[in-house]
Amino acid sequence: MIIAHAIDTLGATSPNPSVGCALLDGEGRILTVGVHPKAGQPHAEAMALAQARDVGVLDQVRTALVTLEPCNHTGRTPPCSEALRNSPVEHVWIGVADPTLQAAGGAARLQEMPGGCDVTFLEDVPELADLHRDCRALLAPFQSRVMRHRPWISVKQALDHNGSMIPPAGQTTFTSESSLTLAHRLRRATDAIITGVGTVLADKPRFTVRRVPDHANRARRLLVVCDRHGRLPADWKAEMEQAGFEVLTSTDLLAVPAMLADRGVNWAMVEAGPALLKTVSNSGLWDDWLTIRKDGDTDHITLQSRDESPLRLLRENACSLES
Ligand SMILES: NC(=O)C1=CN([C@@H]2O[C@H](COP(=O)(O)OP(=O)(O)OC[C@H]3O[C@@H](n4cnc5c(N)ncnc54)[C@H](OP(=O)(O)O)[C@@H]3O)[C@@H](O)[C@H]2O)C=CC1
Ligand SMILES: Nc1c(N[C@@H]2O[C@H](COP(=O)(O)O)[C@@H](O)[C@H]2O)[nH]c(=O)[nH]c1=O
Repeated sequence: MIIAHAIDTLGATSPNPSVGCALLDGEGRILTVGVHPKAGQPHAEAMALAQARDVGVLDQVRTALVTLEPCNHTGRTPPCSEALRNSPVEHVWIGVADPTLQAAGGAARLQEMPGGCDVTFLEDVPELADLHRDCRALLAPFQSRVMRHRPWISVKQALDHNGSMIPPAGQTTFTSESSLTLAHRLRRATDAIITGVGTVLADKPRFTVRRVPDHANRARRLLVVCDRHGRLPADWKAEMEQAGFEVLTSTDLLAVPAMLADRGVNWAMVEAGPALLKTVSNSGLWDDWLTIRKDGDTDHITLQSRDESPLRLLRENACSLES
């Protein structure tokens, strides 16, 4: 449940991570779940504590489960380690240690006496291995940007029954309704789309989130078009900007990840044709790769992943706003 809530915020929180916090009573019952909705707004722990206060259950809270180590610094909001220390929480379960120097140290601060809490990292609890894996997958986009200075990069590739990526004449897509919904869920969760000028010229794609509701509070979405010879049509670019995209062009795909990291992009997806995908594949410039192969009326979906994959989380958890 904590993961399902936090997944909904992927695509809205960058440059911050998506984080969830559940507060439980002494019997292990969930009282409230908070998420960090957007950079500059309260963190998940503060949201969960505020909810508990609002509904009058704060005095019953004993345990906090957080997907990421509570922050220990005053950034745009006060330290969450202090907020938890100043609450009735006695035990804090932590999904993943904070990978940033500036925010780390929350676990140590929580344990500090007097008035400290017990702290357990999920990696030390074999029975919670699945939850630990989900917390790592949830953090993977942020972790990628801060540790490698490049976003997590997901490729989505649709193939017809002959293995061709080219849609029938007059169409831009050919996969099933449920595969298209997954594709739009991925668009919703990512901060940027990388495409090739060949796709733009052939399809005039919209690249919008339509099959699931987009974030109401989304920052400007980035669209990078790989185009080495200035073939991007100016009228299409203007239409995309009108639709809320910031459109950038690049003559060097290999320079795109660092450029996106500079702009605070945690997670980018590639929606491009066979020419660009060949370079993406040859250069190893991807972290997970979703292949949707049409076979009659059904699609076979495979996911290749280098590490704990946030795309796996999206496949396994429908957006809670989906009808
Ligand atoms: N089934 C699916 O999942 C998808 C299918 N498609 C289909 O693919 C077709 C288009 O494919 P394609 O023509 O291959 O188009 P691409 O989207 O792969 O774009 C190709 C262009 O990308 C640019 N490019 C390639 N490598 C680099 C690089 N290293 N750095 C910078 N730019 C680079 C080149 O631009 P330049 O010419 O300037 O050198 C090239 O012409 C369409 O029919 C479309 O419908 C598209 C997306 C997804
Ligand atoms: N053909 C194909 C895809 N292709 C991608 O979707 C783009 C069209 O997006 P839009 O204009 O927003 O509907 C197209 O240009 C290409 O990038 N995607 C899929 O999920 N399944 C498919 O079968």
